[in-house]
Amino acid sequence: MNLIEFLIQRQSTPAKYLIEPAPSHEELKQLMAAAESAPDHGALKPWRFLVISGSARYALGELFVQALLQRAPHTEPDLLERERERALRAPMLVAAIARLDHAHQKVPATEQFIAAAIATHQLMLAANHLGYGTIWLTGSRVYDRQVMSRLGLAPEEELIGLINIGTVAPTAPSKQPQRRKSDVTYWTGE
Ligand SMILES: Cc1cc2nc3c(=O)[nH]c(=O)nc-3n(C[C@H](O)[C@H](O)[C@H](O)COP(=O)(O)O)c2cc1C
Repeated sequence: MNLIEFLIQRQSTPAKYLIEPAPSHEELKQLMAAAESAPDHGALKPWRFLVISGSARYALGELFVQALLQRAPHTEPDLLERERERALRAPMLVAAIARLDHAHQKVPATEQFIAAAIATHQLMLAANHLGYGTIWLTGSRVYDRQVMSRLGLAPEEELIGLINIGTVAPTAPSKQPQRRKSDVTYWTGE
């Protein structure tokens, strides 16, 4: 498959269809190298990644539960269990973190944010190329400052996604999603 076909056929895999094995240490290094070549105004590298796998996911699930209880103290037990389970579906979660310099003289924070998002997607594409399934997930737990703090993020850092990665289960649906066309027109200068 050539690169254009690979990009056109790219699709996310729902986290419940991501199973062991996750990328190896060597493969992770390749994913990080792929992220590093993202276009990056000012070469600020305004991103970093935090890998959560194995038993650390149980601690993450507990963190999700505690954060949800802070946000909504009367949450029903079944919803709390569902929240915990979000950390356990895929064998590996890569927390994508934007490190924004809001006072930068030349590069606006928005551009830094965009660079971080591109780097994250390059990591995902590299994982897909190695044969792994991925999905970018967020939700209120990702935007929760308590979760960010417990994951070790500094105040100027933002969690922009939890990239779920794993081997695609044989039961995963393989149907190509219907895509909406990009809106492209030509400006003629008139
Ligand atoms: C920044 C960002 C955040 C996302 N957050 C979620 C999410 O929390 N839940 C979800 O179901 N999909 C989320 N998505 C969408 C999925 O990652 C995925 O793109 C979507 O299910 C469509 O599948 P596709 O990538 O195969 O087109 C997010 C995508 C992006 C780029």
